[in-house]
Amino acid sequence: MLKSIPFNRTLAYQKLLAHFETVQTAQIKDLFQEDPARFEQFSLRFEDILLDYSKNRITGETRRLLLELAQECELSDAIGKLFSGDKINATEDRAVLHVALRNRSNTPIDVDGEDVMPLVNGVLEKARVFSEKVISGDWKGYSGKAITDVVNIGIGGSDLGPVMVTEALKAYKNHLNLHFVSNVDGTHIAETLKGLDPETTLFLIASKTFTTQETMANAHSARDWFLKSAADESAVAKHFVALSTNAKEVAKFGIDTNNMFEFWDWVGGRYSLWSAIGLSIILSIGFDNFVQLLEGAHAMDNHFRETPFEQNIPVILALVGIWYNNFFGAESHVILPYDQYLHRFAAYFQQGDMESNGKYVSRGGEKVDYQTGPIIWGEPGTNGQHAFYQLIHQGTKLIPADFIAPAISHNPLGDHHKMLLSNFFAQTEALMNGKSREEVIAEFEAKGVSPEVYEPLVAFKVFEGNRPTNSILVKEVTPRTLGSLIAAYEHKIFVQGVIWNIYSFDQWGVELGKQLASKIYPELQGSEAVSSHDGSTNGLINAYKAWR
Ligand SMILES: O=P(O)(O)OC[C@H]1O[C@@H](O)[C@@H](O)[C@@H](O)[C@@H]1O
Repeated sequence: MLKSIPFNRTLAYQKLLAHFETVQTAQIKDLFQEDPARFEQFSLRFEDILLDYSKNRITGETRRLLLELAQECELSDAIGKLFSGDKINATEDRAVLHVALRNRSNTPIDVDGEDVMPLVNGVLEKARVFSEKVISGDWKGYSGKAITDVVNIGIGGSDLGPVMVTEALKAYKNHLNLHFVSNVDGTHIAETLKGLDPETTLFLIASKTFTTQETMANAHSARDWFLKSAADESAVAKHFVALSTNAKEVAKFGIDTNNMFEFWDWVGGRYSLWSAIGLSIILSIGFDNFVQLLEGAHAMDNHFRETPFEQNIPVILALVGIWYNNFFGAESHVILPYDQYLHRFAAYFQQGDMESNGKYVSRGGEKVDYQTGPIIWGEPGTNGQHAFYQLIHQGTKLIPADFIAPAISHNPLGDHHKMLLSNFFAQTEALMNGKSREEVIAEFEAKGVSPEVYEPLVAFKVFEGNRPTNSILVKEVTPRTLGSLIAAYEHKIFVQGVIWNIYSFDQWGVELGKQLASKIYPELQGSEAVSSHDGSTNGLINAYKAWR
């Protein structure tokens, strides 16, 4: 269990509040003038990853105090508990061991006195054998044909990770066509099944609980579609596998438990891509590449565990985030990958971060009186530049940003990558430096525009600058580097949760909507008007009934 340590009652927090008064107006560009070694002072390297956090509104003193905050919130103790299988997910009485899934050094990790590593390795081996058969074509469908298409049916953590990683590593993809169905909207499964051949399609039913409404509805529809051509229930065994913790429900659905790839309650849904939930990734890029992904994550786990906080990438990312969230009042954090393959990275960490740290109750069970998790959003660059960057540059809100880019492209087409990276470098520079009144006027004058014409326009063309950014430059998006990057963000979220004194690994906030939907569902059956809800909800339901 983690101790409850009220974040804003700590001594370090009080010191940071006082320190904030002295630095809140500091200009990042001036900090570079004052310290020619600022880049070296405020950047970190880990393997093929460079984190530059020098373009932030922080000084050496800010960092020192933030590190003090981490100490006072007993971060070292929390990290020790995470890795040793302590039940730090207290409200569900569970350990949090996604790190065991990628524990490539195989050191024993005990849960309730049992080493989980043999279980982890057993499922990995089963996935290796299965995936090799499917990829090679040895695994045959009911009519003797090899599999061509794989449909992963899952939602939330049983969808977002596999989608993000298979997209991010598309350059490593084999001949299998991957499809992902998540939404209970019938359109999603219907559109996916169009054009698929039941004889050559494999369905992965991915659900930790195997009770999630959306996934079960889509899985049943997929089976109905399949049985229309297979005509024999025994064919299901060749075309449906389950990725789950719940053997009982898997059997009830009609999937042979031999076709089940197991994981365990100590794997959180949003941290499950490393588990059997990653089977779609394995099928897409092959087992060896998946192992590379695990190796990369494991290397980052070791870095997180062993590196002094001052040089610790997840810890630094977390502390800088806290600085904006709790002292500058920033409400959101934007993730901007300059890599088309990473186009679902921000969406993935919307769940990772917001489901983990979107909590207002402290570990002590009280309502907190400070801000916790930020709103996470983002789109790939350069697309975002032509959409929402206006607000980041000239809006009234402070939006800390992570810019991510690979130095080497998998598709070195003409000058595309240089153009992409020139935008990546230019944006963080522009956000920091802005453009002064004098610079705007000088530009007008250079073009021979007269003061009567330019004067009314100057204010609109000025950029205040001083907008903070982190830059994460990686050598190339490889399975190993991606594994490290994902693990770094996971641990950043963990560190923030520890310091904000909340439980990052439960998700009670998703339950209420589910409960009410299951109450409303039967009310939608008949044609009679409903009156059991508030006026708005009754009005909406009755309008729906009149229209359908
Ligand atoms: O994997 P299953 O059990 O279907 O859950 C899918 C998703 O459900 C949601 O309600 C959340 O709880 C997520 O954390 C979870 O990833």
